[in-house]
Amino acid sequence: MHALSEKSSLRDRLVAERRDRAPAYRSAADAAIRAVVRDLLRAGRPVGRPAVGAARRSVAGYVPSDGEPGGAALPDVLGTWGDRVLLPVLRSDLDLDWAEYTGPDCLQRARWRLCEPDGPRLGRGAVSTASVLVVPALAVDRTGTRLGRGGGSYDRALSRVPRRTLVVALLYDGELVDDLLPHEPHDRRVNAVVTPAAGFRRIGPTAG
Ligand SMILES: Nc1nc2c(c(=O)[nH]1)N(C=O)[C@@H](CNc1ccc(C(=O)N[C@@H](CCC(=O)O)C(=O)O)cc1)CN2
Ligand SMILES: Nc1ncnc2c1ncn2[C@@H]1O[C@H](COP(=O)(O)OP(=O)(O)OP(=O)(O)O)[C@@H](O)[C@H]1O
Repeated sequence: MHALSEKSSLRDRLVAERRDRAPAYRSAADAAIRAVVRDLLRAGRPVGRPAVGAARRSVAGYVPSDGEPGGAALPDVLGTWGDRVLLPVLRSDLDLDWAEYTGPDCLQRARWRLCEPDGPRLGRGAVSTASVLVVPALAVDRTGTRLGRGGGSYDRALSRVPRRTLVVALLYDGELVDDLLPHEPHDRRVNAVVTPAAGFRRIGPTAG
């Protein structure tokens, strides 16, 4: 099958599977994921020092919606570390701008049931100052290929961060898949995942 239609049928299946997960699984899994993320940031490694050129430690995250792993409290957990949490603001061309998370009150409803911060837009390049990126994904394979919502938003955002930056996708159990996902030249890999059962795992060529 062509990569594009293969991706879209996989996407449909994975979204449906998320929808079918029991509320009790979701809330326990979200709490487990947040605990792993909190410990990862607190330990400081492999997150390391502020990104080169960054005056402050900043982490880029997202606001889970539509049954995405992590739950609504994820930005607050990211805020327990460092000085600045960046959240994506979807542009009309589906590229990502970024704005700072300053607390639950800064979030407003946006397109496609997204929640976005209402503060000043910092520009597409702001993500390059982040020491760690916590990214959404529908699935990831063992090479780090990520399947997202289909806008190519994170492919573009990830092309602006140094390759050594920790890029960690949050997944439910079963979404770190054995079969290789379709990979196109523009697809940018993640180098770690968090799942409720296995916790933090490095993947791809930097694993070990
Ligand atoms: N929580 C969260 N925030 C995020 C993302 C994400 O995956 N999750 N993104 C990751 O890139 C960006 C937003 N991209 C998105 C792309 C598509 C849809 C979406 O719901 N699409 C509809 C179909 C839209 C249409 O009618 O064309 C759908 O999937 O049903 C949502 C977000 C930035 N913010
Ligand atoms: N660097 C880029 N510049 C412009 N368009 C891009 C770029 N990267 C990907 N795209 C476009 O985005 C579309 C969707 O890409 P893809 O299916 O890989 O999205 P995704 O990674 O699943 O979604 P997302 O990152 O938004 O969660 C493709 O049509 C692709 O051409």
